[in-house]
Amino acid sequence: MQKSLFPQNQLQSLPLVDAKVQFLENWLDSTTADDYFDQFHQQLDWQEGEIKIFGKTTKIPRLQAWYGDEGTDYQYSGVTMKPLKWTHQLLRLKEQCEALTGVSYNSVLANLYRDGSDSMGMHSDNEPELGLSPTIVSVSLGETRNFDFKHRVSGEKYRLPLSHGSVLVMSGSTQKYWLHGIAKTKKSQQARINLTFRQIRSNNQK
Ligand SMILES: O=C(O)CCC(=O)C(=O)O
Ligand SMILES: [Fe+2]
Repeated sequence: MQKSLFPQNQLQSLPLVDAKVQFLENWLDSTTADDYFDQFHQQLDWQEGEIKIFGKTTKIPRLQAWYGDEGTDYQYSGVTMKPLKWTHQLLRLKEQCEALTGVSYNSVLANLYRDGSDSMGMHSDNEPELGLSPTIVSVSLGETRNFDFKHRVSGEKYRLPLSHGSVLVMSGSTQKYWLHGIAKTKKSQQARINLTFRQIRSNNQK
């Protein structure tokens, strides 16, 4: 049989200028993805986070949990998140991400979108503790939601549906030139979990 030009077991590059974005749709088989979804849904310490905008505190439209090595505190829209200790399954998934990308991670931000009315506004993961060109691995579980990119200068847009068991890797200058986010939708009623593995630099590495 002829070998496919686009093998479905390898990361594929997306056609975004000024960026390095790679994607693999069925990275986790459906049983593994189902198990991860159930475990994370039940076991992670989901919190209704708050952000401060112009001194005013508002609830964010999703639940979040932050896990990582000691010292990987994360500043996010005026709020400092202290990492919880890795669970067994989060560590296993982290190792799978490290094997896939050849990069190591010391923390993960978990997001739970309870239904289509939960969302994440357009942003870049450009906090100083991530360094200048971070590699961020994003694993999606549960309901498919659209991931939107928007170029900061040209305004160019790109939309990618992130399905159960898929993985997206952003690296190079992606965070410098592109915003990304998850819009609200009336189409999704089911929950989605997203895990973004990151490498946080401690103060003495900055
Ligand atoms: O839910 C997603 O796919 C996006 C998550 C994200 O952008 C973030 O955690 O910074
Ligand atoms: Fe992000």
